[in-house]
Amino acid sequence: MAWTQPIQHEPRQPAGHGRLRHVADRLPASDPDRGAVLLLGNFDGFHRGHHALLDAAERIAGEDLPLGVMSCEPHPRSFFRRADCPFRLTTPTTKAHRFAALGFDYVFSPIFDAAFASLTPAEFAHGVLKQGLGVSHAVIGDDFRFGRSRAGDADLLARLGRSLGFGVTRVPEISANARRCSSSQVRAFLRAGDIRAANGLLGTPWLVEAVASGGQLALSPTLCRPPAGLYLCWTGSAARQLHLSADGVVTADQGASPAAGLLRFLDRLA
Ligand SMILES: Cc1cc2nc3c(=O)[nH]c(=O)nc-3n(C[C@H](O)[C@H](O)[C@H](O)COP(=O)(O)O)c2cc1C
Ligand SMILES: Nc1ncnc2c1ncn2[C@@H]1O[C@H](COP(=O)(O)OP(=O)(O)OP(=O)(O)O)[C@@H](O)[C@H]1O
Repeated sequence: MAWTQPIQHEPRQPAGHGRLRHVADRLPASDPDRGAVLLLGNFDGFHRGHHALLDAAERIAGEDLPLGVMSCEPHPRSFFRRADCPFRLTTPTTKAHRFAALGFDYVFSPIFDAAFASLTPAEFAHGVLKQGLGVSHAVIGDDFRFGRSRAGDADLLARLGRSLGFGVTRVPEISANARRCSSSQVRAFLRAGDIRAANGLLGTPWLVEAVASGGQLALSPTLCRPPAGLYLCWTGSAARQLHLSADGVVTADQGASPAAGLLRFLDRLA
């Protein structure tokens, strides 16, 4: 598959509906979003592998069941301090933007803290998925791990689902050019300045938040950072050539700098 092949994915709801509910903890007993089909994982960026889970979930949900996606905050990688440089593909704002555009009804965004990380697989399945959210179905990749010390795997979730009364669908690995699609791979392409390859995995140009910082415009500080250089970016109204410095400052090649807000990285020019 070519990196640049676009994703043929129609959002489930008409464009513009796009309202996304944020669920931090649990859904009340008679809430209409109980009974949802829920995608489990972190979903930083929403790449081709994640799209395969969404496709499966949409087939299960049909027209009737709500669709949810889990995405912890902070990202578990921050909690475990596994990253030594900014790594995120999405800020909470761009993540919500993307989930809404994809047609999710809610994002389940628990605070990933010591208490949450220490839940056993059974506690997570019973207390969070069954009692807290009342899911009818969970959709995961084959390599999904969950619970304290990553003790739970896809087989265990399927067994827990059978005993608790919810379905579990496992999606086989999606790869591109013989490599597993992953958020880590998208980060590696971005850090190498290969915007096209990153966008090919994402299926859409990388959407970033640019913020005002010390009188300048800069990439949001938690975001993964491409190398200093000249980039072609979509500012919402036009494609512009923008310089990115090593510390994330964005300046226009010509004319005024774009306003703070959302930018899409289209290509690296130099
Ligand atoms: C309830 C729950 C508890 C978890 N506890 C841990 C944990 O103790 N240690 C861990 O490494 N991952 C844990 N995870 C998995 C993380 O959410 C995360 O997916 C995983 O650490 C992936 O990290 P990576 O992006 O660095 O590969 C847990 C997940 C869930 C849903
Ligand atoms: N290439 C893939 N094929 C099938 N399932 C996938 C793929 N990538 C991720 N998944 C599944 O999508 C869900 C979300 O995964 P996760 O957020 O850990 O993404 P990731 O790309 O593996 O991230 P990271 O590289 O940061 O570990 C999990 O259930 C995971 O198993």
